[in-house]
Amino acid sequence: MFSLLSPLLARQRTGSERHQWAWLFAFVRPRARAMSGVLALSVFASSLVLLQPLLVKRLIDDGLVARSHEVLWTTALFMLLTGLAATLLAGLNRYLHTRLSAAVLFDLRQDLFAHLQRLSPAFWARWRTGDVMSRLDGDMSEIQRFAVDSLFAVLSNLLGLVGAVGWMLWLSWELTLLVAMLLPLEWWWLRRMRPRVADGTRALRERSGDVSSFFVELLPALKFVQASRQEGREAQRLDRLHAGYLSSLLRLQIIEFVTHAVPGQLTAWTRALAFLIGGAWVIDGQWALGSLIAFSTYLGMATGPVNSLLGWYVGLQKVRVSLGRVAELRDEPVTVSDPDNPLPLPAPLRGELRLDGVVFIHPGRSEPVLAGASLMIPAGERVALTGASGAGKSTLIDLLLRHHDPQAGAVTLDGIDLRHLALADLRRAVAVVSQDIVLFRAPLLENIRYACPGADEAAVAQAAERAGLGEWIASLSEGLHTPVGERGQTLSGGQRQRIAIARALLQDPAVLILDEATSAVDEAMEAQILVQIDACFAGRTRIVVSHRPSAWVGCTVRLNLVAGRIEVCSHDGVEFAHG
Ligand SMILES: Nc1ncnc2c1ncn2[C@@H]1O[C@H](COP(=O)(O)OP(=O)(O)OP(=O)(O)O)[C@@H](O)[C@H]1O
Repeated sequence: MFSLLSPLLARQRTGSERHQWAWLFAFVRPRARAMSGVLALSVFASSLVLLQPLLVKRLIDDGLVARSHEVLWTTALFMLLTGLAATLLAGLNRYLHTRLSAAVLFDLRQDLFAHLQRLSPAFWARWRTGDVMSRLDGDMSEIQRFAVDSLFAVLSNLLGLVGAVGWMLWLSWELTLLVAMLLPLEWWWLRRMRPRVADGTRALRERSGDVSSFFVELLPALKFVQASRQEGREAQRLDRLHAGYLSSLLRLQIIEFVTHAVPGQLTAWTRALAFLIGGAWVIDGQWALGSLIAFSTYLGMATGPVNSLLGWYVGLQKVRVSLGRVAELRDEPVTVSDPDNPLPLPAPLRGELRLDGVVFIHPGRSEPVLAGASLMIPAGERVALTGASGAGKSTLIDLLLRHHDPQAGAVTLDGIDLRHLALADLRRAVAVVSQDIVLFRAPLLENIRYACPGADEAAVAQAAERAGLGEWIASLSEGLHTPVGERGQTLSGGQRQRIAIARALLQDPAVLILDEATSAVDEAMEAQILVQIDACFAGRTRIVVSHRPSAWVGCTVRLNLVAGRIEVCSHDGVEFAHG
């Protein structure tokens, strides 16, 4: 079935397009059998529909004109039964087709999502989330419609066309050739219009990405917009985006209308011509009336598939645009991945961290954030990490979790270069509690055990108790099963912080990083949380990133990031080494 279409598609391909089509057909090919089954069903249903005009011809010529009651009754009964069977088969076909079509869409989307899940924060810093969503949704649906729906449409239209043209030729080959003469003209017109359809589609998809990006950025920030009294300005911004979208939409509608109007008109002329000539033959007694009626019905049945096939030829241009947009995401390189043969973590893991001459420059920047930084954090120590805003503290944490790899130098855990460890092992061994705590719309229980889904309820309750959440959870009528609102908006800053600590407790890491984790709470609460953390994570390596000197109390040293290097100071500020 696919080999039928490949010559046509091959002509559309350039080098990178070949990969895009290959990617798409890799999802369709495993379902070839199921698709063939659905297709066979639809062919059978179509052949029942194709019988109808012949039955009408028999009814008129052999029943009415020949005055035969028997032919009249048997033909009418046969028409009724075939009509009923065609309807039932069409229903079944629709159900199976929808199931198949959805399965292909979900597989395509899972594949792209799997790639997105492996991309580094540098990708998300460059791309607008709304734009990515528009590609995951709109473009993916366009591709899926092509991959399954239009593939079926093309094949069943081709079969319908062959059947209808076959009967037309049988009824009158002269008239059939005459009405087919206008087809090359339609083809030539559509070829001319295809690039315009592609441009219009690309512009519309980009404007759709603008609208999605607007909502993705603004909805979580509505509280800030209200406090800044900028609701009017944002409404105007949405108006402008809508106007841009509408103008692209109308432009595409006009292009598509003009593209299809010309073939539509030519088709109407064809029918008129058939009636004119065929009608003259009937008047002159050269042709039976039933034959003219059957011919015109088959002509109607043939023009539908012809228009669909020509429409598909134009639609191909749209799917090329969407495939290209999705390929831009798929072509984003995965900069951090598992090594081929990961080393196992030493057991027991001590949690000694080292940076040896680490150089790191963010993509697109000329200045390095880390310019040959070195440090050694002995296992089990609590150290403070400081530095002016923008000095590179978050970047350093991202390197410890391998969200990025250094361009030079190495980061090691217990003497093993992080690049030699499996990502999952490393990220189980190192936990970060940051200021921005990610909470999902799910019960507390699920939120706490997000990184350890296998933990049972008793273990979660114990971690929550140790993180200081016990009393609060006991006061909730649903306890651990209490739902947390979107992004945890129903919780206080302190409660969110403690949920993050409970998560880290369940994870039981060798290294715990507190990234401004207590900056949202007052100093008294901060001291309380740090005491709790020390009690819970005693003996683990702890890195406290904080501007507040109160958070450095109890740290053996303070590591200060300055100009891409690390100064080692005692926590009262006395510098005693450079890294
Ligand atoms: N994805 C990125 N692409 C380009 N530059 C980046 C990116 N992320 C951070 N930077 C730049 O790297 C430098 C260090 O940023 P980083 O967030 O690590 O600093 P920080 O010390 O954590 O700052 P703060 O204390 O204000 O959070 C800054 O100049 C920042 O602009």
